[in-house]
Amino acid sequence: MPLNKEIQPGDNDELTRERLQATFDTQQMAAALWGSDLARKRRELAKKVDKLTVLHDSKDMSFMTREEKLSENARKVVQMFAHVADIVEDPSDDAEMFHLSSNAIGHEGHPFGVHFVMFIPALKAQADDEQREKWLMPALGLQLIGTYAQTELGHGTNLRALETMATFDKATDEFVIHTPTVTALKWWPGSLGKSSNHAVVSANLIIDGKSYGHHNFMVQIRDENTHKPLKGITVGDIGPKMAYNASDNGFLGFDHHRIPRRNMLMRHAKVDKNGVYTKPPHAKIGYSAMVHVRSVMIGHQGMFLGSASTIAIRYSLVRRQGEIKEGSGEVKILDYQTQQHRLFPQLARAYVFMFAGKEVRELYQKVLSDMEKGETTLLADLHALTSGLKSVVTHLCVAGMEQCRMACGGHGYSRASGIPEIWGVAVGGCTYEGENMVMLLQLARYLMKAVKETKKGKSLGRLVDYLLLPQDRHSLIGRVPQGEYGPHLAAFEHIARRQIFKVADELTKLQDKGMSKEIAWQKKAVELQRAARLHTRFYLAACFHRKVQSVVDGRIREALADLYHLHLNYELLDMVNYALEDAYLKADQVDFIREDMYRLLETIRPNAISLVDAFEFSDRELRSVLGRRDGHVYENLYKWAKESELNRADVLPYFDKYLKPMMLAARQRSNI
Ligand SMILES: CCCCCCCCCCCC(=O)SCCNC(=O)CCNC(=O)[C@H](O)C(C)(C)COP(=O)(O)OP(=O)(O)OC[C@H]1O[C@@H](n2cnc3c(N)ncnc32)[C@H](O)[C@@H]1OP(=O)(O)O
Ligand SMILES: Cc1cc2nc3c(=O)[nH]c(=O)nc-3n(C[C@H](O)[C@H](O)[C@H](O)COP(=O)(O)OP(=O)(O)OC[C@H]3O[C@@H](n4cnc5c(N)ncnc54)[C@H](O)[C@@H]3O)c2cc1C
Repeated sequence: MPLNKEIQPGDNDELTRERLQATFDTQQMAAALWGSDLARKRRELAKKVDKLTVLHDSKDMSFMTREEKLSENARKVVQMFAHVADIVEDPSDDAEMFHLSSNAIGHEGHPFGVHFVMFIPALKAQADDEQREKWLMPALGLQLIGTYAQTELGHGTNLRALETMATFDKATDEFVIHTPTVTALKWWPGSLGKSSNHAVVSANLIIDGKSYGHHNFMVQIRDENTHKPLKGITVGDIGPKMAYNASDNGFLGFDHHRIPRRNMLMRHAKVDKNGVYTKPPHAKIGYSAMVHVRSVMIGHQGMFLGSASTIAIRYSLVRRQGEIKEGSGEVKILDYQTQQHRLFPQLARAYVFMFAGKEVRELYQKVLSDMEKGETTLLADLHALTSGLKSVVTHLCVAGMEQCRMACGGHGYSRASGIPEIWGVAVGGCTYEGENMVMLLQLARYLMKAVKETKKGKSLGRLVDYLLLPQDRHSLIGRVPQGEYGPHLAAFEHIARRQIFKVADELTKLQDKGMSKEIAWQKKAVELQRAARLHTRFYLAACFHRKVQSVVDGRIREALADLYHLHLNYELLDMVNYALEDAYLKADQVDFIREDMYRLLETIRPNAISLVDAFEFSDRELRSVLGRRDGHVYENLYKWAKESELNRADVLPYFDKYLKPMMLAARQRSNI
């Protein structure tokens, strides 16, 4: 019985031979990646979608206009919900629903893109019981389509500078929502441009001339039947983007638009009919929908990188180019060490990002249930963790996906590879839900507070306990790790701790010289974001370690450990300058790390296809000719190219209109 369960009759022989080399059972590895229950559900779900032709793409999205894409995905999303009860076991399970959406719709967006990911989480966390009854139930039942309208044309990061106003009118018991300037137009919200009829809108709460900062309000923006914008509302699409073009990100303006007082989300902050304001239990509780998405993004980004790795690794086992030994025939490009070095570290990252995604979701769920009871102690930890992970993971994902694209040579540049679209969607994650640099500085703020606590002999939280440990001066990394990678993980810890204390000391020195806290922060901002990155990379390595330790099956643990050890070596080399600066690592230790990394590339090579098969991404969700499970790449690339709209006729009108007259004229001139 082959251990790789992806083998099927009619597959490309190259891939079958590769799959037979697996040292582990791919379905068991899938269970380690997703959890056994979800892995099973994912397999069953993909089979059901395969049978339901109404959920299939009517043609390749690459050949569609934006309007066609929007219409096609609206059609499929409606069909998806119509059949949801037959396809998924638990429609309230985000992971199952995401898998369904990936299979049926893809990642380019659809009319409910923000509805489930932000609108509903905002209602769950911020609407009181009566408001939940009024909006959450209809939203879950798809009676309305919602979006989350926070960012404005002039401001996205600095939420305190948002200009949209919600002025309380005591006489009518209403808020007047108004866009005072062009820069106050809401700009970017997904599915706002053409699809949504409701929005959670962030606006400055003003009572009796006093501003209480921005709060969230439920605003109906379009008529539920005609879908026309309501009076006093201007709304539209912001135009094409790098990718994600089946999403109608939009603009929105209000001209003294009136909503009832009870449309302010009042689970935490409240305004009564006399205009008396009640503060929320935590100043940032209104930011919870953002924290939700940041927590979900980590695993999703891991899946994006996993998809790109799957495409590039499968293709690298089909593609032959050049000889290693003259006369012995062309080799599979994955046999080149440079190709392995390009791809396997991305695969390892995809694995650890998915593991980290699971951990962070568990913390999010805990914080959410605490918040229900008015308990907010862990909110700061969650904010710090998600801010760092969101930034580091998106950054490494897009860098890794670009390696995957380049590793596919020319065909990687074609949209047939599927990588450009996944990359374009993933790269948006560096910006949305908080621009990466800004979020790293949020984590840095937390780390600087942690240093202060450490100096008092206390820990700010579990995630920064390691700051209390003594610093080792020298690494114990040796020539042959022999399964003992403790010193490697200790090096991550050392590098993070040293940078965090170093920048904290530098800040203190500047302030001791009389510099203000804010200016000192600016002088050290680059070093601060470095500290945040290094802390997060240590967290990720430690998360990988926890995962490997938790696996019971020996074969799975061994294959995962190879990836983990590669990750340790590769990432350490990527940030080795920090360890050389203080002579924590010596030059010969760096060589040991390199040698071990090259050894691991060879160890992983025979398992490469099975490690990507274990993601169990279906062909339908990969939408990639290069990444096809059966490996039949070339004939399908040719078939795909023939679908190009440019091939609808041998001669297109522009030839007769422009090129032919020009050439004729040139010929006539040359005959004169
Ligand atoms: C799904 C995939 C598919 C994806 C499908 C695609 C869907 C795409 C959806 C994208 C949707 C969006 O982008 S929606 C829009 C997202 N927008 C953003 O993310 C905006 C980013 N900006 C922010 O979040 C904020 O402005 C900050 C955090 C940067 C700064 O806020 P601030 O209010 O000025 O606060 P600041 O002075 O810096 O900090 C004061 C104190 O508050 C704390 N603090 C700040 N935020 C939080 C928080 N959330 N929770 C706890 N605490 C917090 C700080 O640590 C600090 O603590 P102490 O140090 O005082 O203790
Ligand atoms: C695909 C996509 C989908 C989106 N969906 C939504 C949505 O559904 N709803 C919604 O409300 N918004 C949405 N947004 C908007 C998004 O949340 C913002 O674009 C994002 O928060 C960044 O804000 P900004 O555009 O103002 O960037 P800016 O803040 O203008 O960033 C520009 C540069 O300035 C730097 N910078 C800014 N402030 C600081 C600082 N304090 N310190 C150091 N550097 C700083 C940044 O690091 C960056 O380099 C979406 C955006 C995208 C790309």
